[in-house]
This record gives sequence, structure tokens and C-alpha cells, in this order.
Amino acid sequence: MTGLDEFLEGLVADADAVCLFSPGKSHYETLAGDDVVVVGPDNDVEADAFVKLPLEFEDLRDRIRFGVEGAVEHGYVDEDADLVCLAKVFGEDADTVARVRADEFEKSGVYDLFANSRAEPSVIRDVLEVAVELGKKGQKGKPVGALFVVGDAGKVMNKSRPLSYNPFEKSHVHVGDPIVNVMLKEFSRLDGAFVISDSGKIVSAYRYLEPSAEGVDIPKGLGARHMAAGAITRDTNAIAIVLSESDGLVRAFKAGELILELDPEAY
Ligand SMILES: Nc1ncnc2c1ncn2[C@@H]1O[C@H](COP(=O)(O)OP(=O)(O)OP(=O)(O)O)[C@@H](O)[C@H]1O
Ligand SMILES: [Mn+2]
Repeated sequence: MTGLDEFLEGLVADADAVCLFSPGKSHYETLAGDDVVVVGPDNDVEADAFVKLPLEFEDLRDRIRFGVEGAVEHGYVDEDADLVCLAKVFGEDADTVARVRADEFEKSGVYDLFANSRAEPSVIRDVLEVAVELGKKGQKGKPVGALFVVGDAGKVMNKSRPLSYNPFEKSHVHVGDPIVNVMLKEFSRLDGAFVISDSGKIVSAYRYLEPSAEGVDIPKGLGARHMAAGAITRDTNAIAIVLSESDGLVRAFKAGELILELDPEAY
């Protein structure tokens, strides 16, 4: 229980719905009966309206965006709903309130990135995790960059060429497997991109992407790796996850757009 409890009823009174981020049982039960959407990695409280978080976005803005975009997509709330979001930022209990309209911010596409891509959400999450871990530790202490193209692998292979032998040529290995994560980290020392299938099979390492880069509008300061990542997601139905060697951030692209930016140090 936190000091928020005594204000809770007043806070939610005139809202259309309440989004509870990883609520404890008691908070959920206090508010049950209202229009409540639970957002979290697991549906511990067995809520009817539930949006699954693929990762605990450390940036509260990303977490709220994901939850709200997910709640709208599921049809739990209307696009112009007035929402109260309750989340925990510092402690084990809800300590932070945000009041937002579902259409208040520009749709970031972060929910869509996971839920509506060709690749399975768990595959996208696993690749993000590898990229974040690689970003945290680097390769033997040195910063390292990496590019993962996920989904629509056949088309991605057609729009790229090999820079070196493919260590995954005859193997049937998948992301998420601990051994594979070690391999991915090892092979990320060399140039080029990893190509990963919809179901998470690693199709190739060391691919040089040759998409037609017309009209890809990526932020200034990002170079060839990010340009290629953005462009391949416009040219195919893949998404791309990039770890930058120069600024250490992990970025995700879909349909040519930068959707998400994570700082590995925060995880
Ligand atoms: N088209 C491409 N396909 C695959 N890999 C590429 C491509 N272009 C560049 N790279 C890889 O990205 C590396 C870094 O290139 P560059 O510095 O221009 O990119 P960047 O976007 O600035 O990335 P970083 O932030 O990591 O420096 C290259 O050494 C190469 O390994
Ligand atoms: Mn660079």
C-alpha cells in the first residue's frame, strides 16, 4: 500500500477507464468494477481486459504508450477515451499516476511492432534482449554494433548478399536458446546483418543489405547501418533491430520508421 490509495477513488472517478500497470492483487480488487485494463508481463490478477507487455519498458513513456496503444487495439478503450494510468516506477507498489487521452500522443507503433509484425512477438522480444545484453556488455568490454533483420527472411535474403561464409548455413538454431545468444554475440564482431525468420530460426549472419533506400527518413547522425535497417523494413515485411556502436542505443525499425529507442544501460 502506498500513499496513493486514499486518492485513488477521486483520481479515477471521471475517467473512462483505468490502465493498471503490473498491479498487485489489492489494487486490482480496489478498482474492479470500473473499466480496468491490466497491462503487464503476466496476467497475475486474471483480468478480463489484459495487454501483455513483451518487456518492462524502463522508460515510463514507452510503457504507457505500449499499454494504451494495446488497449485501443484490443478494443478495451475507445480512441478518445480519458484514461488514468497507474504504474510503479520506484517501488513495488503503484506510485505514479498519468492522466492521458488515448489519442493524445501520436501513435508510436510500439504495440504494432510486437503484435502485428510477420515475426512472432516472442522472437522480436528475444532479439531485443540479445541486442540489449550485447549493448550492456559490449564485446570483450569494447562497444559493439549489430544489426538484426527479423521476419520475411526469404525476401531479405534476396535483397542482400553474403560478406563471408554463413556459420548458420546448415544449422537449425533459434533465438532465445542460450547457446545461440552466445553465438550471436560472437558473430556480431564481424560486419553485416543477421537474418532471422518469422519463427526465430537464424537463417544467416554476415549479410550485406542492399535495399532500395529511397525515401527512408531516419534521424540525423545515424549512418549506413541504421539507413540499411530502416530501408530493408520498407522494402520487405521484416522489422530491424540495431545496436549502435557509436551511441550504444538499441533501435527498432518497422516499415521504414524508427519505432523504439532503448538505452541498454537502463535494463
Ligand atoms: N547495408 C548494410 N548491410 C549490413 N551491414 C551494414 C550495412 N551498412 C553498414 N553496415 C555495417 O554497419 C557498420 C557501421 O557503419 P556506419 O558507422 O556507417 O553505421 P552507423 O549507422 O553509423 O552505425 P553505428 O552507430 O554502429 O556506427 C559497418 O561497418 C557495417 O558492418
Ligand atoms: Mn557510425
